[in-house]
Amino acid sequence: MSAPQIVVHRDKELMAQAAAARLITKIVDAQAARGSASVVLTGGRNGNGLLAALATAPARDAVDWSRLDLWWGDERFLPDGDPERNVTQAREALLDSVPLDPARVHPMPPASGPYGNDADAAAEAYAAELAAAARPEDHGPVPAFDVLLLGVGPDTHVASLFPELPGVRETERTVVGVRGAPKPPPNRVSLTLPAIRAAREVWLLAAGEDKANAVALALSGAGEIQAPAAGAYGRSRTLWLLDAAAAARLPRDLYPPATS
Ligand SMILES: O=C1O[C@H](COP(=O)(O)O)[C@@H](O)[C@H](O)[C@H]1O
Repeated sequence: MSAPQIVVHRDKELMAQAAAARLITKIVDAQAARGSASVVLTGGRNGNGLLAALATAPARDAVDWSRLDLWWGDERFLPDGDPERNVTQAREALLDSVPLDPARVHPMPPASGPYGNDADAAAEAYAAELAAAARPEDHGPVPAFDVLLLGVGPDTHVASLFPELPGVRETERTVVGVRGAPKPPPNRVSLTLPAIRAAREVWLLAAGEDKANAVALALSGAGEIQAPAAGAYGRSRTLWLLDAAAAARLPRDLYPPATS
């Protein structure tokens, strides 16, 4: 478990640009060290904001896009191509404009696919895909992702792990089907906290005043069942990337001044 580090930027645009620059460096370093890189994407405003910033970042061509594995932390369990699916939004923001290897892009199954409307079966299939990609040196049932991105909901949810729902209590499975999510759509598929914690680095993104209570709660010692974001950390680094509005209710001694 790595203790959270907090970086506060002036506003959400700067936060997205800085996170995109940081992600480019991380991917380039991982590709240099291990030949390829793996990133877990998140949906939501801040996840898509980061991807859009990456699409226009001057250094984006430093990445070898053909040697990048992309996974998802969660998905809204909707038909393929639905505009509300996280993968649809990621394709629009970035993925359609970079030369990825399609075999290395791993979206979660859609509700129109082989599992029909069965989110549990879709979750099981995604867990099997992750297990097949894990190497012995990963020491577990999912790859040791280089970076796992998470948006933070105003209720402290991360991926599709919502406070008090069964998904956040899962300790064995790596992927679960979610029913009755308080944020639409109710049916979802999500990595669990044990799968999230397999990542080398976990980056949590939050911008806007509607996130201020959630950020303060998660970083003030709340339990992960009540505040799932509190249970999201990486093996070697846990980074909270915030804008000033989202950091507004954090104790001032937790982070240095927002100068950039
Ligand atoms: O529905 C979802 O919401 C969360 C948070 O989204 P935001 O717009 O409040 O930042 C997101 O992280 C998750 O991937 C998505 O499915």
